[in-house]
Amino acid sequence: MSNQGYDEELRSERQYVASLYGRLDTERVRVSEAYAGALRGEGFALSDREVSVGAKAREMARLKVADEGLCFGRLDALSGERSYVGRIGLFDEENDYEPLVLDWRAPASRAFYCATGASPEGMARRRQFRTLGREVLDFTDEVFGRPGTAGERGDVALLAAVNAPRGEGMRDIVATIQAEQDEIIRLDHPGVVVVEGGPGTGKTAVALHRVAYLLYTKRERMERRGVLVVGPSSGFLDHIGRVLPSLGETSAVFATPGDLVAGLRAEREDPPAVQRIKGSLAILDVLAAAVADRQELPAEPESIELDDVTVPLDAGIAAAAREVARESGLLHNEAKAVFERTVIAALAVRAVDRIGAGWLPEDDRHTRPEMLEHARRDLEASEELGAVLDRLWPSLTPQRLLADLYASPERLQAAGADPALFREDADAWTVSDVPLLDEAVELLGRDRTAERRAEERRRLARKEYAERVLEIVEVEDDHDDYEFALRPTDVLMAEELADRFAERDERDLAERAAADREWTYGHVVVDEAQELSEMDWRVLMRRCPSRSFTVVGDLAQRRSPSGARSWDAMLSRYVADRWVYRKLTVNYRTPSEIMAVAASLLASFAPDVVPPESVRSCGIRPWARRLSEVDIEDAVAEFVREEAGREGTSVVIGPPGVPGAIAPSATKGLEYDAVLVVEPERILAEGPSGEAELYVALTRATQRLGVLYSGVLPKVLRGLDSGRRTPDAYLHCV
Ligand SMILES: Nc1ncnc2c1ncn2[C@@H]1O[C@H](COP(=O)(O)OP(=O)(O)OP(=O)(O)O)[C@@H](O)[C@H]1O
Repeated sequence: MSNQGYDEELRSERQYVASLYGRLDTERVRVSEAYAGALRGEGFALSDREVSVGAKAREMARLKVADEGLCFGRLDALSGERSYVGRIGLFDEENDYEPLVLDWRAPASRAFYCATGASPEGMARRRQFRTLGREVLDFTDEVFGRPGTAGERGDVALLAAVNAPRGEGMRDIVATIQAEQDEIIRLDHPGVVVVEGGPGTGKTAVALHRVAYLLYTKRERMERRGVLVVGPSSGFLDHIGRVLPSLGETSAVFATPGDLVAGLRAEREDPPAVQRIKGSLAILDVLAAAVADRQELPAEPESIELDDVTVPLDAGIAAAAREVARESGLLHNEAKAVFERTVIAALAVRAVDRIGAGWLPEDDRHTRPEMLEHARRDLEASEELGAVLDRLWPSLTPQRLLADLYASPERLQAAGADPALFREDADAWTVSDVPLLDEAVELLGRDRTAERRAEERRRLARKEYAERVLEIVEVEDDHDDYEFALRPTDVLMAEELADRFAERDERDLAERAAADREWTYGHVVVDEAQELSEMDWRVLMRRCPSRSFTVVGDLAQRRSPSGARSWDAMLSRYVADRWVYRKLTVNYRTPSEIMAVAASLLASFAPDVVPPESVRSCGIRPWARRLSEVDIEDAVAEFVREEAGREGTSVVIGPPGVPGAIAPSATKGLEYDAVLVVEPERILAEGPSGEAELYVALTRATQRLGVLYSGVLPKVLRGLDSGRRTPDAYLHCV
């Protein structure tokens, strides 16, 4: 295309995109008016009004996400048809609802991401816009079907996106999703999809866009049940937290494996050996035995004093009652009533036998039943007996079961548990206790106390609901671009609506799901899934009986001793062979200069794993410097100072004891423009997963990597530039 031709095209594209924003603005005014009208109840029967308000509020949110980057490209079919692709779909109401711009998730948008020279999918051209705010800055074209265009996409927009300095949190990638990623995002598989790929291959990004896609295509089911996204740490969840809202989706609940039991937030970690024990399915036998061990027999007969007689509760009576209770098939807490009833019945017989000894015939049909009934009532009322029964068959919460077990070497031994599970602060819960607590609910039965607490939380939530409605109204009022302001009468309506919603349990999805242990999700995303233990998987499978999962991870980055060694070993128990596996191979984060260093480390501990190929190089060699320990401290401070003056993000990663450094595990799934790794040989020496930890640390950088060490540089890092670092070394990639 000549320069003049390009300029004319650019002008026309700018006009078109400007007209789309015009359409968007009109639409927003229309919807906001309809929203206010629905709040006032215009044109609706009262019963339909809240449905309408909800729908309008959702539509307003949908239109809001397209404030910037509404349209990012155009697709020209061989047939001559043109489609614009963007963040949301808009239609021309005056022209038979012709699409003006297609939602990126619509089937017709697929070719925008997938067409290549080799497989053009009936397309002649893909045009990608570079935009700033509402403006199209320029565009690039890929023309299919010409000689020499059959290779990979020459993607200027992609390179601009991956080169851009990182800000706070992850961004969505709708404008530049790559073909191998798109295939996974749209994969129509109802069961478990495992996505594996090296660091930076976009696993997290793909999983989140798949959620947005599923919410678009299966909206009803997904919105009602919600989607659970499980990630390794709260820092990671903060990092990814904005992606779905930027795509207009809010029906996701985010949790770490330590948050999966309601009312608990476990962050501590057990020592590796203990993690391994608690993560293995063999712990199920220990838990079952620990529960059985709480169904005790009296060592000595307990004397129960009634008004007329004293009866002994001995091991024989307790054993027979225990048998009956166990055979009832009920869970421990529910079977307690059976145990108690059976003991009381036996003691009543014993009491009547004693009182009637010598004068009451065994076959008496009149006095004996009356006396039995009398004795039963006395026994039921006996506090002394109640205390004994509570000791023999206590009502247990999961927390009490586990804390009592951990605190007692005797109980551990009786349950066949490893003595390593003993701990002094028995109820200082760790992340690996969470699946055990969850499992304990299955063994003990429902915990009525937690249910009562949840009901109280619900009541408070209802109370706050009306206030929240008012807040929303105020926020919308602040919006100066559009006429969202509501009149006082609308506010009154909003309050009335709040009351009505309260009756129908309108807590937001996250709250409802968190308060209800039996909540099941429409879909579950598991990130850094290689870290999850066999026991973690049991919890997640319970949360999603439909087994609709997107599981993303990288076995080579596994750090947890109880994590996955193979996907099949973790999954086949639940879904047999009905899970599919996809691989991502291109690294969008780490430039090739840094990836080369990480790849030589990878080859040393996982020689069979092919490292991902970087999508770009940046011309800056990662470096290493040897310094004394004292000088390292100064160099770290200097790094922090220098980076603070640059655009983008940075981090210092090191073993415990390095001032200002965080552990590699805390950076899992995260990324920074500049990374300084300190004392890598000590990271390597940190336990059996040292290599994976260092691999994670080296692959966090999007631009610059430096290494400081005081002892020996690990052999695998010898390729690093050891020359004096020049200021140029800190330039951005270009
Ligand atoms: N198609 C794309 N267009 C633009 N950026 C992309 C694309 N795919 C991935 N990225 C970017 O690459 C970076 C790495 O992505 P992501 O964190 O999803 O990788 P990952 O495979 O989960 O990495 P890790 O295993 O190290 O956690 C992110 O900044 C992401 O936005």
